[in-house]
Amino acid sequence: MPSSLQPASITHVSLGDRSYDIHVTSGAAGDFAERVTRAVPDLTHAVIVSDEAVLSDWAAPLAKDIADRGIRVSSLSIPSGESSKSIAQFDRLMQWMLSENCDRRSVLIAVGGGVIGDLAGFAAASFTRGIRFVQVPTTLLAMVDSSVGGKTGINLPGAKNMVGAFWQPSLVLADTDVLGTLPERSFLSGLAEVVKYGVIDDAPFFGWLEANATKLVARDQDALRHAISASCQSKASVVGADERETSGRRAILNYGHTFAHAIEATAGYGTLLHGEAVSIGMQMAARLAIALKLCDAGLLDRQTRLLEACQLPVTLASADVDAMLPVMMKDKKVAHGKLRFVLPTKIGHVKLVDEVDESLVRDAIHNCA
Ligand SMILES: NC(=O)c1ccc[n+]([C@@H]2O[C@H](COP(=O)([O-])OP(=O)(O)OC[C@H]3O[C@@H](n4cnc5c(N)ncnc54)[C@H](O)[C@@H]3O)[C@@H](O)[C@H]2O)c1
Ligand SMILES: O=C(O)C(=O)C[C@@H](O)[C@H](O)[C@H](O)COP(=O)(O)O
Ligand SMILES: [Zn+2]
Repeated sequence: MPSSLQPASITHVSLGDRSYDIHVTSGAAGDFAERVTRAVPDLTHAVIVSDEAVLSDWAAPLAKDIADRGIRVSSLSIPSGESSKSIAQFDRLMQWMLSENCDRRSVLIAVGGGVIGDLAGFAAASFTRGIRFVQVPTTLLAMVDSSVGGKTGINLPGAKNMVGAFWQPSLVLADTDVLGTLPERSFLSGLAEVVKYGVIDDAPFFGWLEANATKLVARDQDALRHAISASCQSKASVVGADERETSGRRAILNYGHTFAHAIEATAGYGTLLHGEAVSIGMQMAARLAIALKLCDAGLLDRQTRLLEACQLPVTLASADVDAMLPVMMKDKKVAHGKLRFVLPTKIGHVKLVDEVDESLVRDAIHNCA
């Protein structure tokens, strides 16, 4: 049942002519077509690319609402799961868009989690060298992170997100009702990226999360809207300051990810969900920070308690350090052949650190096993 209609909170991502709004609502999914046509007034061809798991509940109703406005709609659903962030699915999507006679004025609408947003966003960035796109995130992770900021792309077997583009959406529509159909494990996985914002950027939000983790796990709508809005505000401000991760500011969003991406690639994509790997990766990063005397053990204690309250994993059952290290060297933050880590100094603050002894990295991984 949809919850009662709430006023939308709108966060603006300020990027000059690539600026856009993020709408965070409850009970407004029936209004998405109207919001899309307001943001993209010259819409004549909507290209809806959805996760097959959200086709009937969320993508098909949106397609109908758009078609009812006399707009041509093409729809394609993609198999669920991380393995769809692949060259094979990208190829299939490009060929299909060509067969649907998409052109430069077509607007792609990605309806799904981070997998669909990243894959379809990269298709939007690539087809005819770039068409407009709208993100309709259907997972918590996508609402708080992947739909915002314009990182799009696909995986190579040995490295996450290795092929892609920075390509900003024209609009992001996140409605908490859509999370009603999301399986528990995927929902909890999204909380890892929410905790990330507290550690890297927003100490008061971290405190709020400590006090409200139980409500979030129970999917309390008010708590969810607050967590999604606060996360999007953090991300919007970081991305507005460093859109393409050139100054180093945007790299803070990669907290825990040097470890997480290596965990995902070595365990096999999809074995651990991205948020689960990020949860463990943040634990490894915090342990590394303690070893480097950048922060005290109290930070790790608070982070561990919060992640556990969010029912996220904080240890890795079988850590293959020898397999992980070469994958970590493919991290996109590697500069001049050297790893760079995002490490916490206190709750709400992180810094970029290079020149880290390999033995300390190994210890940080082992100590989370
Ligand atoms: N671009 C970015 O900035 C960014 C940020 C964070 C993560 N990511 C990427 O996002 C991906 C993870 O995204 P995710 O956690 O959303 O996973 P996902 O897209 O795989 O979705 C998780 C699962 O939930 C299902 N699903 C999605 N929405 C549903 C709904 N409303 N109801 C029922 N089922 C639903 C999907 O079919 C899938 O099985 C990773 O590839 C990660 O690298 C990208
Ligand atoms: O938006 C960003 O910047 C991030 O780093 C957000 C991350 O949560 C996300 O997983 C991102 O896809 C990682 O990017 P990558 O550049 O390390 O592949
Ligand atoms: Zn992430």
